Formats: sequence, C-alpha cells, structure tokens
Amino acid sequence: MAPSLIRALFKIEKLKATRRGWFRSKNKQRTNQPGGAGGVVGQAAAPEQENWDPNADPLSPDGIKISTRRHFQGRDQPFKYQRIVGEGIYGIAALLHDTRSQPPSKVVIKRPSRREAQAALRQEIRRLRRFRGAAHVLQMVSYRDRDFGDPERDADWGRPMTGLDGPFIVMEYLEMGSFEQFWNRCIQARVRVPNRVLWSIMLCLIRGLIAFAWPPRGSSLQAETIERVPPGVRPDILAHNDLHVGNIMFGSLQPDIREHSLVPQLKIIDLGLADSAEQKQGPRDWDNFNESLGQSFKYITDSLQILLRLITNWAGNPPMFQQPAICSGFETDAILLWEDGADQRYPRLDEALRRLIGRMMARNFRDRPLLEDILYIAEEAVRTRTADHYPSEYRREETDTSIRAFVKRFLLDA
Ligand SMILES: Nc1ncnc2c1ncn2[C@@H]1O[C@H](COP(=O)(O)OP(=O)(O)OP(=O)(O)O)[C@@H](O)[C@H]1O
Repeated sequence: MAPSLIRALFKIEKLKATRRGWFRSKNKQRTNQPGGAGGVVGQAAAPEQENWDPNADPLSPDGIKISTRRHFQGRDQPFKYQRIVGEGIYGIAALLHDTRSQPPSKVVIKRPSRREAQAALRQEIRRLRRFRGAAHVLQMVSYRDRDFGDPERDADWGRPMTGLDGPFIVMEYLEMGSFEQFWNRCIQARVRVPNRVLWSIMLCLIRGLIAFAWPPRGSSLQAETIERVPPGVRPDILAHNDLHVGNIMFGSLQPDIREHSLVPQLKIIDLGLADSAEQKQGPRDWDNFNESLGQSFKYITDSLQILLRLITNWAGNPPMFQQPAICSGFETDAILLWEDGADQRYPRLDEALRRLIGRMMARNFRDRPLLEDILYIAEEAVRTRTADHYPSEYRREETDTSIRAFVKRFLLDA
C-alpha cells in the first residue's frame, strides 16, 4: 500500500478512535469533586469569576457564563447558581440548586455560546422531547425556544427563567459523571470490574438502544419507564451520531428498582447531532433498520470494549486495521475478546458476556443477534446472577457487598 494511503487511512482510523473516546481522556482533567460531573477541561477548577472576561461578548463562552451566573444569583431567584459542570463547542452547562423542592434538588442548564450552536441546541430540544419518559436517555425538565413557544410556562418553571435568553435546556443533573471518567478511574486503579457491574452496564446500553429505536414521546409530566421492545411496532430509529464514552453518563442508584439497586443507571446525553436514520439512508426498510441499529450497536459495544479492556488493565490504543476475530463461526470486531488466547487472558470474564459482545459486534450486521434476544439475555443475567454463579476463586468480588464497595469507590465517592 502506498505510504500516503496508509497515512490517510491512519488519520481516518485515529479520527474514528478519537470519536469513540480512545484518545480523548488523555487531554482531559478530572474535577475530582465529590459527585462532580463533567470531564471537560477548565470546568469548576479555579474560582470561575476570576477567569472570565467581564467585557466579553454576551454570546461568547465567557459572556454566557457571566449572564448565567448573574441571573441565578438574584436574591429572589429560587434556583441558585452552583458552578459550571461542562463546556464544549456548543456552549456551557451550569449546575443550579433548586431551593423550592424538598429536599432541595439540582438541575443543569445548557446554553449555547455561539450563534451557530443555537441551531444544534434547538435540534437537541426537539430530540429530547421525543425521549421524554425514557429511563436511559437524559431527561429534559424544561426549555425555552422560540420554535416551541416559551418554556412550558407553568408557575414552577416560567417565572425563575424570565429574562434569560433562549434557547436553553433545563435538564436533570447526572451526578456521578461520565462513563469516560469512570473508565479513567478504573484504569488508574488497575482494578478489575466485576462481571455483575459489566452486565448492568450492558443492560443499560441495550435499553438506551431500544429508546433510540422506539422513542417514547412522553408528555412533560411523564415518569421514566424502563425501555422494552414493543411487540409488533415498527421502530422509528434515530441515530445518535455522537455516541462516545463522554456522552454516556451515570445517573443515580435506585433502591426500589432491582436493576439499579446496586449499580446506577447509565444515561445517553448530547442529542445535538441526533438525526433520523432514514434521512441518512434513504427509504426505510428492514435492512436499513438493522444496519443503522447495527451501527449503534457498534458504538455501544465500543464503549463496552473499552470497559472490558480494564480487566487486563490495558490502557494502550487498539490495534488498527486488524483482521476480525472469529466468535461462534462469525467474524467479529470484538477482537480483544476473541483473538487467539483471549479466553485465557480474561479467565474471570463471564463467558456468556464475552459471547454476547462477540455476536453484537459481528462484522456483518446480518450475523448480529436480534434486539429482543440480547435484551432477554442481559435482563436474565442482571436478574439471576449472584456471586454463586461464578467459580469459587472469583466469587468474592461478585458479592453484593463487594459490588457496593466497588460502586462507592469508583462512582459515589469518586
Ligand atoms: N445533565 C448533566 N449533568 C451533569 N453533567 C452534564 C450534564 N449535561 C452535560 N454535562 C457535562 O457537560 C459536558 C458537555 O455536555 P454535552 O455533551 O451535552 O455538550 P457538547 O459540547 O455537545 O459535548 P461534546 O464535546 O461531547 O460534543 C458533558 O460531557 C458533561 O460532563
């Protein structure tokens, strides 16, 4: 192959890998604050006021930070400004304390810091409306956008937001940070992630995928419901288009819901680039559906593959241009798990999980299992696996007590 072609291919692969989060973490700082969300450079570290330009253009990152802080520092304002939790190309995300609720709760407001980013935020509002009620997608609490009229102006939300320019989104606060931060912590500690935690993460990712195939389109008061495959309903697929490890975040523990009583649920965020799959791929048919869903599978299992790499504490970059490995007679891109000798290298890994990932990442989407089937397998694993399922030498790290300690160390107290 000509060197220039190799270089071009390498660039494409690196771009893809960066997108997936393989390289991103090196350039990021962690906030290291208890419950601190966000992994974006420059957030909430130094005293914010001193770093911002007071004469900044109102529609610039500094200008938006200043106007947000000022607005929510008003004396009668029930939402109290806390800090910036995220900053990106789009704009800023600021944490607010809602003093009216009992006990007081927290929400995040996302505002664009560039004119060009306003359209993406409007798109995100449009998309988030479709996901109302989805347990594994970020939930919007309120918003303002001309296209949809003023915020859902009930007495609760309208008044505190008066005077704040749209578009903006008010959303639930995901207090335990991103999958990427979690991954970094695990890598640094060279820790093995228990199988039952991996299964729980896998189930969340599958449920998120179902939400993207059948967005619930709930009302503004819709309670969150666990995603299931609706029998006989054709999917209405939305492609996320930016599903990297920084855009998957941890929510909270839910003692009343078995699935999340030990491990917090994951939520997909940042729907600014989400788009209908059919717009990209022409008229919808089942092949298109499978293909676009297959692509989402790949993003999702890329995230999971990163997690699985923790088991060997391998922090290097993935090999490029690799031949696929073979799993159950199919070519798979889950190479790390299925290349020769991988089973001996990951002796603690639940074989059913290894096989499921191998099949989900089959290179040919026609070889991938049906969504209903992977959901069933993951649900059953989360429901029925206890420490007793695992060989005696690995059992200790799979007990409820060990998992609680793991979650406390790497998520709750991190
Ligand atoms: N609801 C939330 N709760 C806690 N932190 C959040 C929330 N929403 C966003 N963040 C933080 O802000 C960061 C940026 O948010 P988001 O991904 O929505 O913006 P973006 O500029 O579109 O990002 P990207 O660079 O991934 O495209 C997130 O990575 C996260 O750290």
